[in-house]
Formats: sequence, structure tokens, C-alpha cells
Amino acid sequence: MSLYFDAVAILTAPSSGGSFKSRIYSARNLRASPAQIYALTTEAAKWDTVLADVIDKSGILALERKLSPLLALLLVHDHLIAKKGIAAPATHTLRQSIERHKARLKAEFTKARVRRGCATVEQFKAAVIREKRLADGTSHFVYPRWVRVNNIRTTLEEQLATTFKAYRRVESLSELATDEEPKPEPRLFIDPNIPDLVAVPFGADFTSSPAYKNGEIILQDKASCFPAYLLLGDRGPADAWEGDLVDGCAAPGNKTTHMASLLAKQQKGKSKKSNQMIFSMDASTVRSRTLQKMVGLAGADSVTVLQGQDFLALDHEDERFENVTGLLLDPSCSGSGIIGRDDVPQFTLPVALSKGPRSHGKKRKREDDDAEQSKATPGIPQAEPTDENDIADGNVDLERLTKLSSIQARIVEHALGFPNATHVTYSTCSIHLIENEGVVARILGTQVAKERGWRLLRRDEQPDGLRRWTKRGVREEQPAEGETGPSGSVDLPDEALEACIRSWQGDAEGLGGFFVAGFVRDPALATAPVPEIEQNSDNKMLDEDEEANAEDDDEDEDEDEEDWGGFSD
Ligand SMILES: C[S@@+](CC[C@H](N)C(=O)[O-])C[C@H]1O[C@@H](n2cnc3c(N)ncnc32)[C@H](O)[C@@H]1O
Repeated sequence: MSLYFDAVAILTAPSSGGSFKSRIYSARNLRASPAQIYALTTEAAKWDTVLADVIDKSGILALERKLSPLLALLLVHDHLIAKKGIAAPATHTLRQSIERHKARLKAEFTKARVRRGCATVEQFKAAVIREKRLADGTSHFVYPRWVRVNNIRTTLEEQLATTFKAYRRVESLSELATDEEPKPEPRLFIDPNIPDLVAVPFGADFTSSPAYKNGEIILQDKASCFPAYLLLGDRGPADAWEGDLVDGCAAPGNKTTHMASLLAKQQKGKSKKSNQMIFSMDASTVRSRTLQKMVGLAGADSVTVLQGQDFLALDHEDERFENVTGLLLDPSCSGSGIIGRDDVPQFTLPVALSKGPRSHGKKRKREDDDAEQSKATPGIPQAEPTDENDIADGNVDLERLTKLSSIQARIVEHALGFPNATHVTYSTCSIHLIENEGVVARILGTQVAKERGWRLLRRDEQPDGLRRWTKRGVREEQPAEGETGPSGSVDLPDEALEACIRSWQGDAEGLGGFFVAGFVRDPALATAPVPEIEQNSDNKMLDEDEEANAEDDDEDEDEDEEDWGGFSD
């Protein structure tokens, strides 16, 4: 019986951040197995509307006063649908409270199936899922599972031949959508914009695959791959990135490990190991632990994690950072672009008679008294794509957005001050103008941007996959008709808006709302004299390399010169 009480407790616990699955797996005091709880809650959620109807029509909540609506729904799910029935001894009072009504429950369930013209339970399930997707207006969306191949440990070709061997390649995202149940045919779409990124149907679970456990593949949403790719681009061994990198707001580590993967790809085929560093930090010590874990799993030896480090407290003059040429900033934001921010399954519940009629079409809030007889406490989440944002509550007001945008602008402004920085990216998973184009406009107006000649990385300068991406910056934000929300506009020229990259929820791209812009330093635009050390930063790094590699053999020296590519005959 603990399974059902634990499931109710998990479903009714206040959100503690992290994905639903990670919350179950890290919860303390569970008596049932996390895998069983996850399976029960996600499966029952697929049937909620039917089960609520069956329970209502059979009237059992009026007769069995010990059952709360959510507990009844979970028990009736297993009674009617699970192969082994309710996971409790036949004499258990709660099991009996359902089985006493088995004739009525079975009759209502059969009526519901026949009403939909389905001959089998499998057909019935597919019909219910279709019905639900139509009802909540998501029938035309395809939200796939995005999987990034980690070049430190493997290659796309290797993964296609192993992890994805049984997957049939499709030519469009929409071909990943499915109503087939329970096991849709495995299909795979190779993303045309981000190298080494694939999409598979959302239900695909890799958590027990060797490639996932060994860090060969990383579950990372497509838009979240934009920043590292925008920063490091399509370079190869001949024009590999020069200098060190900083990820200033890095936990749980998706973008840090992506940068490390891109660097590794650029280095492939070189005989000499690169000594480039990625300094990766997060102000939160708790989240820094996840970052450290993820970096280790990805085999990203080039990364040095600075746990609990506030990026704003980094000293520009600190000699550790004197070779830093690129910085990636993905600070805390409102998270308004995240889909399934709270991916806890939502249930349409049967009516508890004393609590008034059920409002159709709307999910009823789970009730406090459902959290009975379990002391499960959600713990620290592990990294999942939805864990990137650290703000647990997606509710934001204008005051909060204004504060967030000020901190975001301060963080980017601080990045522009690193003496040898030449490239910076700024990103959010917010859809609001004030956190996106608004921050870009503020940054371009700062003294440091003007003095050092920072400008936006134009669309025609962006890596190929992002140049072809058509969703671009916007000038205005207005709440949709009948809704409230932030509104405003920015004073940026068309070319600047073209330089900004956006994605939106609910279109055919299968992404959430995201924003990224790249800044580059153009000495010709600098209004203040640039100190000599900065103008000659490439030469300086070459000198240092030469010094450091003085003992290398001739072959290495030749390669160095070829890779650097700064001089020609
Ligand atoms: C959106 S999350 C970053 C997600 C991460 N880039 C990824 O791809 O996995 C924002 C992170 O910034 C961190 N943060 C916010 N302000 C910071 C600061 N001043 N210095 C360092 N980290 C900061 C938060 O603790 C949070 O973990």
C-alpha cells in the first residue's frame, strides 16, 4: 500500500525545483521503489479523465469515505489496467474498498471503451491520449526528447551505430509525433541546425542506457545548445578556438559540457593535447555540486569548476583569467519560456461528494488531504533538461522582471570587462522582451561596451546552423488579447534584431521559449585607447604557447602554427 500513499505524497508535495522524475528519485523516506512510483503516476495521468468518469459514475467515493479522490484514482487505475492489479495484499482494507465495487467499475470502464469504438484496451488508450491532446490544444505540437552527442566520449556516427541502432531516421520533426501505444517504433531526427544533436519521440527513456550512464549522450534541449554553438561555432582543427573560456552561471552544466564537447571536436585529429581551460562556476553551492558531477560524467577534463563562485565577484585582473577570450552567460531568469516547467502529472480528479461538483475542462488542484500517510520528502534533483533554470516558481510580476533584467545586464556588463575577451554570449529561457532584447539594448549603451568596441555578432557572422535559424529578435511585447503581462518596446535597429536569436513555445520547432545574443569586440569601434596588452592578445598568447611548448618536438611546433592561423606568408 505504501506505493499509493508515496505516490500521493509526491504528487501533492510543493515543488522543490527539478524535474518530476528527479524529485522522486531523490526523495527521502520513500517506502516504495521510485521506479514503481514514477510508472504508476505517469501511467495513471494518461487515463485520468476516463478514470475520474468511471469513479464518478460508479459512485464509490460516496460509499468509501476513506478514499480521497487522488488515492481512488491511482487504486482504480491499477485495479482496472495494471497487469497485476492493486499492489497490496487481498485483505488490505483499501484494496477491498475498490474490489468491493469491481463489477460496477468494470462495467463503467467497458462502457467508456465501447463509446469510443475501441475493441482493445490499447486502442482505448491511444484514443484517450488523442482526445486529451485535442482538448488541451496540443495536438499539433511535437515536443521531442533532444539528445546531444558528447564529442569528448564518442561521435554521432558511433551513437547512430550503437545507442540509436534500432531507430529509423525520419526527415521531419513532425514524424516523431505518435499516438501509438504502448511502444511506438523508435524514430530519430538529426537536427539541421545544431551539430551532433538528435531528436527522438518524447517517451524515449535513456536513463538506463550505457551511453547515458557513461556521459556519451546528454539530454539537452535544442535551444539550450544555441549559446555554446554561437560562441564556438563550426571551427575545426585548422581554426580552433584560441584562449580560455568562462561559463559564469553554469549549473547544472549543460552549456559548460557543450562547450567542452565543441572544443574536443575542434581538437580531434591533433596530436598534441590542448591546454585550454573552461572556468565554470555557479553562485549556488548546492547547484555547483550537480555541475561538478555533470562535468565529471561528461569527461570534460578541460573544465575547472569554481563551486559557489559569484561571477560578479571575479576580478578582471586575476591572472587565472588573463587568457580568457570567450564567456558564456546564462543567468537566472523568469523561466517564462520553459515548457512543462512543472512536469508533475496533473490529474482531472473524480468528485469527492462533500466537496461540490467537478469543474470540467480544468484540472482540479490536488488537495491537501490527499497527502496522507507518507512522509516522503523530495530531495536534491539530478540534472535534467528542465533543471536548467533555478527559479522554482514561474510566477513573475513586473517588479521581479525589472530586478532580474538589472542583474542580467550587470552580469553581461561584467563579462565585457575581461581584458582579453573577444566573444560573449548572453542567453535566457525567458520570452520577455525586458530580459532579452531589453538587456541587449542596455548592454550596447554601457560605457564598457563603447570604450572597448563591443557590438552584436551579426546574423551573417553566426555559425551556419544558427544563420539559417529564422526566429529572430523582436521589437515589441504585448500581452495576448484578454491576458495580462509585461508590455514594452526596445529601440534597436533591424540589424540588431536580426542578430538576436529567439525560439518560441508551441510552434512546429519543438522548443520552449529561448533567447540568445552574441557580442564581439571590434577594436575599430573602441572609443577609448585599448591597452597594448589587449590589442596584441593573440600575439601574447602565441608567445606564451611558444614558451610553454619550448620542449615540444618539431612536429608539434608545425601543428601549432597551422592551428593558430594568425599569420600568413
Ligand atoms: C539558468 S541557470 C544556468 C543553466 C546552465 N547554464 C546550464 O546550461 O545548465 C542560472 C544559474 O545561474 C546561477 N547564478 C545566478 N547568478 C549568478 C552569479 N552572480 N554568479 C554565478 N552564478 C549565478 C544560478 O545559481 C543558476 O544555477
